[in-house]
Amino acid sequence: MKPKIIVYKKVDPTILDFIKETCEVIYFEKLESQTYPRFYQELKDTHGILGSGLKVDTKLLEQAPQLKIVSNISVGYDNLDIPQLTMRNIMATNTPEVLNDTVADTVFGLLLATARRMPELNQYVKAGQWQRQDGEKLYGVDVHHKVLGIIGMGGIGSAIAKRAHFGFDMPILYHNRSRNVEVEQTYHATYCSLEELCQQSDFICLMTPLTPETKKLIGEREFKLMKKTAIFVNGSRGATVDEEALVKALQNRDILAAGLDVFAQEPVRSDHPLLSLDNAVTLPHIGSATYETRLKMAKLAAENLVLGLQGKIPPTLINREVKENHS
Ligand SMILES: NC(=O)C1=CN([C@@H]2O[C@H](COP(=O)(O)OP(=O)(O)OC[C@H]3O[C@@H](n4cnc5c(N)ncnc54)[C@H](O)[C@@H]3O)[C@@H](O)[C@H]2O)C=CC1
Ligand SMILES: O=C(O)C(=O)CO
Repeated sequence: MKPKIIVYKKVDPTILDFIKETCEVIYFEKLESQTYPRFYQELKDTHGILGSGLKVDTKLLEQAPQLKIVSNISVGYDNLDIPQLTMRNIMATNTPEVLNDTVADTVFGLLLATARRMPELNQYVKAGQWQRQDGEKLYGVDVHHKVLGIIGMGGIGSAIAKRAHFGFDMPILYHNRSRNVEVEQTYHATYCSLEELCQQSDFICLMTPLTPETKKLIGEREFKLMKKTAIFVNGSRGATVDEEALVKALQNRDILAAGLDVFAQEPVRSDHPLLSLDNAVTLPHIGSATYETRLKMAKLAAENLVLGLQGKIPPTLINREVKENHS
């Protein structure tokens, strides 16, 4: 009998066909209030789930006694309770690497858009305000040759460093859990403490995963350490930043501006104070959101799921402690 799996996010039909070769598939294009009751009903005898963003915690796992694999279509897995999954011998997988360049492009785009005030000036032109040469009123700040500080020098952080070094002649500082010799050699990045990075960088990109250690990693103290001219860009998870402190720092002009792809609560509330600030550029968590990359992520997630259910080791298994005897 084929194992039963739930896909709870819209994926390309080719991905569904691939999974259907070896699994019985229950498909929800998205989970919402009308679909949750059936989702929980189906979960009871489901062996695998594939999607992104769903909180997989004890409460959910208690409803899924047959579960063998949770395949996330994302690299970040802060939505998964890994210790609980491991304790229950359930594999967890994610989609690293295939999105590095796309997310780095988004982060770099955000950095440029913020420094050169592109969203604001786009509105200015479209509103018919470009009547004469407004000179200094339209000025931004240079990105090239400025010091870039990267917090979290993993797959995406390294792809950002590559763009900064080869494309923009930027000296790079980085802070990470451990030294990354490759980026030091290839992109001339210099390792430093978080404090030094905040004090010395013109642009600061946050690219760590969200973990208990990185929750509110950047708060009042760090914003106060930054230069008044600093631009802060968050491409990781909203909760890695103390948003209240960020609002204050932007309002008090302790830093110049911020570019944000992520928020502590998503979708962000329309009355969130960050949205009313002219020195914050905001995006709706689109770091990896291109057709090509989302397809690659879904393919990798599907391979993880299928191989895991065949008793093999999924290529990007997170909790390697879980034994692969799930055939
Ligand atoms: N905005 C978006 O659409 C996207 C956001 N992300 C976020 O970016 C995160 C990073 O992704 P990758 O680069 O692929 O992960 P990665 O695992 O390759 O790199 C993360 C780096 O952060 C470092 N790190 C972890 N804890 C740290 C700490 N306390 N202090 C300093 N450094 C620390 C690690 O040592 C590692 O080098 C994901 O976990 C996810 O939350 C990822 C993809 C898209
Ligand atoms: O992969 C992730 O972690 C995302 O945030 C979306 O690509």
